[in-house]
Amino acid sequence: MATTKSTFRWRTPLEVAAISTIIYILLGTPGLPTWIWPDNTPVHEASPRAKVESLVYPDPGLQCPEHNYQVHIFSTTPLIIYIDNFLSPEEATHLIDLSSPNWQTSTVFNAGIESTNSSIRKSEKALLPRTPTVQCLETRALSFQGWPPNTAIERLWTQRYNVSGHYAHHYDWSSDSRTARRASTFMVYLGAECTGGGTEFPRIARPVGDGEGKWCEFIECEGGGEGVTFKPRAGSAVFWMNFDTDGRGYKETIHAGLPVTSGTKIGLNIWSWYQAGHVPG
Ligand SMILES: O=C(O)CCC(=O)C(=O)O
Ligand SMILES: [Fe+2]
Repeated sequence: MATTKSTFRWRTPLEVAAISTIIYILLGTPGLPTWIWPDNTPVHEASPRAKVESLVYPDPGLQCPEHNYQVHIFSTTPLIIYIDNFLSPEEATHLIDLSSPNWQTSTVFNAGIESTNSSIRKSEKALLPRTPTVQCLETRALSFQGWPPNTAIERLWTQRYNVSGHYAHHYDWSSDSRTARRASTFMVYLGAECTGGGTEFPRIARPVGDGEGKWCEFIECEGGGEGVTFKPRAGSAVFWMNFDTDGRGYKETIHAGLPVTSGTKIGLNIWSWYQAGHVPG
């Protein structure tokens, strides 16, 4: 009787483990936090695939109206800059109008899984369509940074906080990968008809000496809160670099959106994403 030789054979446990590991890595390590930090501080993360899809680069031929803002360097290491009049009132109104049909509950990522958790982040967010004004803001943000190479902008989101809305301490790093990371943040205030709602950096020292009084227009000088709290002022922005030149995340950039105690605060996130080898255009 003829027999057919079966090519099937059981794999050794070592082979099974190796194959499973490869499949797991190819699937993007589901179930594992994308990035684990030694001190377990929440990191504003998103799945790498979603991240790459959300990257944009403004049309270099775009004609944008001239706009002047005032730059105030708060710190050089890490670089933190307060930008007065980063947006005009008309631009802020346009962004708020664009947001109004799109507000949705803000989410956080934990172990790669997106969920709502109002004890960490209580607000609503809206993805902005890329109107010419929005693209001009993308352009302004890249131009402010000197058009860094291998750097694109993440699609812009606005964020609305009503009373008790807040965002607990976190890093914006998103990843500490040498090849892909959220290089910088602009926290822009579009609407600030509120009390509370400052952006607090508990590990940044308050100015001393001559600078002490000069900053009170932009930071809270009253009260004994931790570190430095930038005041929400409509049209202004706080800009900071999230990583040093070696690609190490600055621990000093941990920050929170403090609870709004009355009124409404509307913010805008502009994040610049470094992607090694990415040639924008
Ligand atoms: O609203 C704020 O002041 C901070 C918001 C923030 O940190 C964020 O959206 O990542
Ligand atoms: Fe943040």
